[in-house]
Amino acid sequence: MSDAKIIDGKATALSLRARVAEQAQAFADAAGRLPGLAVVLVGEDPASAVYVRAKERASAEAHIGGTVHRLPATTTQEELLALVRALNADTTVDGILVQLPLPPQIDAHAIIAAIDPEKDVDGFHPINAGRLASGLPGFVPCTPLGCLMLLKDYHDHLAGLEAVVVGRSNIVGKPMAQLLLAESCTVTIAHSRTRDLFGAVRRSDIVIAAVGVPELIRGDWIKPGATVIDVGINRVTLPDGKTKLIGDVAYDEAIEVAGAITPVPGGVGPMTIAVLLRNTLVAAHRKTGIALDERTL
Ligand SMILES: Nc1nc2c(c(=O)[nH]1)N[C@@H](CN(C=O)c1ccc(C(=O)N[C@@H](CCC(=O)O)C(=O)O)cc1)CN2
Repeated sequence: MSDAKIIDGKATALSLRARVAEQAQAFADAAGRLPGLAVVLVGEDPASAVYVRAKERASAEAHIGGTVHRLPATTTQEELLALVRALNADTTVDGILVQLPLPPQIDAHAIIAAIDPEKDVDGFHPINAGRLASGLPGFVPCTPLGCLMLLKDYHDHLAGLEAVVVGRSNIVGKPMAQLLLAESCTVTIAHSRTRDLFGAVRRSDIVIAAVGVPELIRGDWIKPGATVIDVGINRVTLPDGKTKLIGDVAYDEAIEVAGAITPVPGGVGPMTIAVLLRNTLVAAHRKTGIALDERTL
């Protein structure tokens, strides 16, 4: 029988969404309009379509206005750039999000670089990445900021702890490492070429798994009492043909060793959307100059 705490991302996300809803209503009362989020979906990737619908629903519930722009899979880079430029110029749009992945004919880096950094609620623009690395205010990518919020719910102090981030993507791994460094953790970034992945995980008080390999990290890799945040969302097919979501960590093994662990689903995933709403509200306040105490979110 395990003593590990199961970190309930769904509950934390709901509570953040409620705080955003309250503040978004106050913003609307002051500004005469709702905070505005433009979401752009290109193509028919089924998972992306699900995530965008969830963002649409969550926005409406949190008094965040805006539009979803659904474009065909054949959209050219120039057409998408033209839409991004139009959204940059639209004064009712506070936040812009282009859902990833994009179809192969489109260079995602070029699209992200075209988004106005002050509307970049995904925090992917190189200017926001640079601000994060330099300790300056900007926008922080939603998934890593959500992970940090879950960690802070569980730890009063992160300073001095050993943390490993398994995965080095621009969306999760790199910004996550920067956030942990800013909290004075000792951070290792591990990846597919890391020679002693087991050793890096085994010595860590905090494990962030964001590598996209189902159950790569086994229970006996985890330091007893460590906090495990599993960002992996891998859909696997079971022998009976049904599908199931599993993380990058072997949950049933790790829960026997960890001090706290996020489940998949219901852990990090719901935080991604809640933080997107938070970032949009923050963007609306920064743009209009209407005061907001961001620490209350
Ligand atoms: N422009 C962006 N594209 C993508 C991002 C992003 O932050 N910005 N992140 C991911 C997808 N994503 C949001 O866009 C996302 C992923 C997962 C979840 C979530 O709630 N997952 C649930 C399970 C849902 C399911 O059943 O499939 C969970 O983990 O509990 C929300 C948002 C890539 N693209």
